[in-house]
Amino acid sequence: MEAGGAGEVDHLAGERATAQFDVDHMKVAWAGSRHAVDVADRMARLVASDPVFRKDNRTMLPRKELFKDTLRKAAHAWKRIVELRLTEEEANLLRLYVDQPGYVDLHWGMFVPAIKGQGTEEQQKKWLPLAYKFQIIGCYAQTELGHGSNVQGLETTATFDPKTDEFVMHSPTLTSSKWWPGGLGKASTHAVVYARLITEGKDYGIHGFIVQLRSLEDHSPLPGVTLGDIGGKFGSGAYNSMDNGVLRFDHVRIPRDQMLMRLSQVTKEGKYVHSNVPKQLLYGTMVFVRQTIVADASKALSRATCIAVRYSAMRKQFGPQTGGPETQVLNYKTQQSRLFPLLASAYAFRFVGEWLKWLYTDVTHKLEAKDFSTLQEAHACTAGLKAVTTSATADGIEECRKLCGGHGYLNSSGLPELFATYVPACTYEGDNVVLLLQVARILMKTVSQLASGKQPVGTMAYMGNVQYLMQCKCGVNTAEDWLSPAAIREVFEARALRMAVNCAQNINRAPSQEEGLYELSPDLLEVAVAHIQLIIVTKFIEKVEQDIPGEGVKEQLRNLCNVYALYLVHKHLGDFLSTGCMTARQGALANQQLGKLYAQLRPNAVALVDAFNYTDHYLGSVLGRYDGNVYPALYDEAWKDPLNDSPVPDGYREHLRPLLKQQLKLSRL
Ligand SMILES: CCCCCCC/C=C/C(=O)SCCNC(=O)CCNC(=O)[C@H](O)C(C)(C)COP(=O)(O)OP(=O)(O)OC[C@H]1O[C@@H](n2cnc3c(N)ncnc32)[C@H](O)[C@@H]1OP(=O)(O)O
Ligand SMILES: Cc1cc2nc3c(=O)[nH]c(=O)nc-3n(C[C@H](O)[C@H](O)[C@H](O)COP(=O)(O)OP(=O)(O)OC[C@H]3O[C@@H](n4cnc5c(N)ncnc54)[C@H](O)[C@@H]3O)c2cc1C
Repeated sequence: MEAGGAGEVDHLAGERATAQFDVDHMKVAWAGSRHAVDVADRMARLVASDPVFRKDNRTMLPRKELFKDTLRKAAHAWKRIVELRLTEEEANLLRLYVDQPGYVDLHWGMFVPAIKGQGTEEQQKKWLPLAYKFQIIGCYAQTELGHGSNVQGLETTATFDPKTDEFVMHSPTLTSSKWWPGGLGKASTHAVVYARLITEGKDYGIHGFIVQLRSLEDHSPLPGVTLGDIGGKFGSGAYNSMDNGVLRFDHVRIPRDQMLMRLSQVTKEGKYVHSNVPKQLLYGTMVFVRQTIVADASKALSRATCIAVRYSAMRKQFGPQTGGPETQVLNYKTQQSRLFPLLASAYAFRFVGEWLKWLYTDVTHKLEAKDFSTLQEAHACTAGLKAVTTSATADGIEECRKLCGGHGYLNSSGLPELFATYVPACTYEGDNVVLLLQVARILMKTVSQLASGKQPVGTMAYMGNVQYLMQCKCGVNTAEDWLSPAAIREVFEARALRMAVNCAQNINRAPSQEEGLYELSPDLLEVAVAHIQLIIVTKFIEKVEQDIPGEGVKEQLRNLCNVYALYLVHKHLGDFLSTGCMTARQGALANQQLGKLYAQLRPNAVALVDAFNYTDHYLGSVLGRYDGNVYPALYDEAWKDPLNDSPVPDGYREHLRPLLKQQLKLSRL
């Protein structure tokens, strides 16, 4: 699992010896607490030592076998959770380290939260114990073949029949088929289905309903229910372990009390009653999941960077012209300038994810007290952070693959599967462009309210400082000046605000607001990204300002925070220059400082990825092995491929031999 056992050689020991900080304390800073490190460590080892959770052969399994393997792992994980009486925290971690997408993700991640968030107390009392004990398996059936992003455009109907006190669930068109829900295809017995509620002849729009889909006796689809898997997906292994499904209803009846009635109700007589709460609470499950997706982004990017850093430290290419040993590729400045910003981003996303979790909990408490004032903030932050962190992570994993050269393209590097599993995060739970446009619309609304003196709050509070931020000049004179958190924060605030104000002015020049929003949507995306990057940078700075124990830990985090911020300055220099937030010279100084930061990061790189505390099992990469002993592992791994089962391949007799014999005849002519 990790080096250190008798007889093991740590090929990266030299790298670990150069670290200028206490790795053990960095593990605590990364995980959030000593307790979090310990419990994660225990669960990771539990999974790694259990042969049922083996995953090294996963990319070679045909889909049916892969799916069966997923069912087996999920059942075994549940058995272990019950046998060992694991707490909720331990159980969640155990599932994380099993690391195979499957129905349980949607059962715990969306079905249960949907009932908790949108079900009445009575409904929760009825359904949650069944779900908690896996007496039913649930999924989240919202998206349809014809509509995903546009939730209000869904077509499935739930028509109330007062004669029988039932809803009739129906899929009126092909495009109304539910399409994509994870766990729906083969595993789920139940779903929370989103459908148009029709009562007394009126369409009241989208509402959630608990619908049983399969028999609890033999798992066959119930009468009137058509179910199946939607087919193979991108990459080998990867998300193919998930049974994303299709569902059609042919006038399926469910009792009235299976409508999720916390936000609105239908009476026995068929009267529609809406509680005095914002209708957007219907989207609450998505807000919850988007928040968890931000936390997952740091996990995925840290895995990829761990693999790329360790491999880059052991991989050597070329050497000094004077001769001598070849150079570790991690010493190439180009490798550092591509890899270290990703490492810094993994840390940045970890801390912003931690903050977002706090925000979500805070908003939830307020909502329970009927205070809806922070709903917009929760929507903007979860949607925007989900979009920015998942896009950066997906791109980052692919960059890590390239950073590992040819070997990164092998399945045994773990990177192709990690990418293929991760990349749909840019689409599910809200397409990233659609979500960024939501953020931008809120920013435009905020700008338009500035003139009336309304003070923005929360993460938009900086916009209230409009007089100053619209005209302030960056005070950086030397490269070192860029190490000032105040200087960094100010340029990010000025950039975000100026881009938002410019865009709002351009929209106002359009014939109508709607036309302006439509024509300027590419600019709006950039406005939203600038605002969200400001949040990430700010939360990283705030983290570094906290009391952080452990020798050198705070210094390393400060370094990573500066790398993250100055890398963004470098990448988006056009924004900063065109809005007059800094001069070209200041931009060049930022890049100069970035180079110095990379040099400071270099001796700490391997230790910084060790601090993620990942087992070799979880990493699933021969390139990212803790001991750095890559070549024998790569060599051994190749022989495990089924193609190497026999020296002469299947198909030789039919397709190779005749060809070769024919060539022989031709050459004799
Ligand atoms: C742990 C689990 C593992 C992960 C596995 C992943 C499995 C994947 C699951 C899924 O993908 S489930 C399906 C997810 N689907 C989506 O995310 C759909 C995305 N679309 C939407 O969210 C909405 O349709 C929309 C794009 C936000 C548009 O909504 P709508 O048409 O209703 O309204 P607008 O006119 O744009 O907005 C009206 C009003 O509402 C505010 N608002 C919108 N969303 C929210 C929200 N979530 N919370 C709070 N408020 C919201 C919006 O800002 C507008 O406000 P005002 O301007 O009126 O003030
Ligand atoms: C792996 C995976 C798992 C999923 N799991 C579930 C699940 O469990 N349950 C569930 O209900 N759904 C699930 N989904 C569906 C998912 O939520 C949707 O695919 C997602 O919300 C995107 O919607 P769409 O497919 O309709 O994309 P579309 O909206 O059709 O997007 C197509 C293109 O149009 C663009 N576009 C769309 N609208 C606009 C606009 N207003 N302005 C500018 N550009 C726009 C998008 O940016 C994109 O480029 C899953 C999807 C995937 C890939």
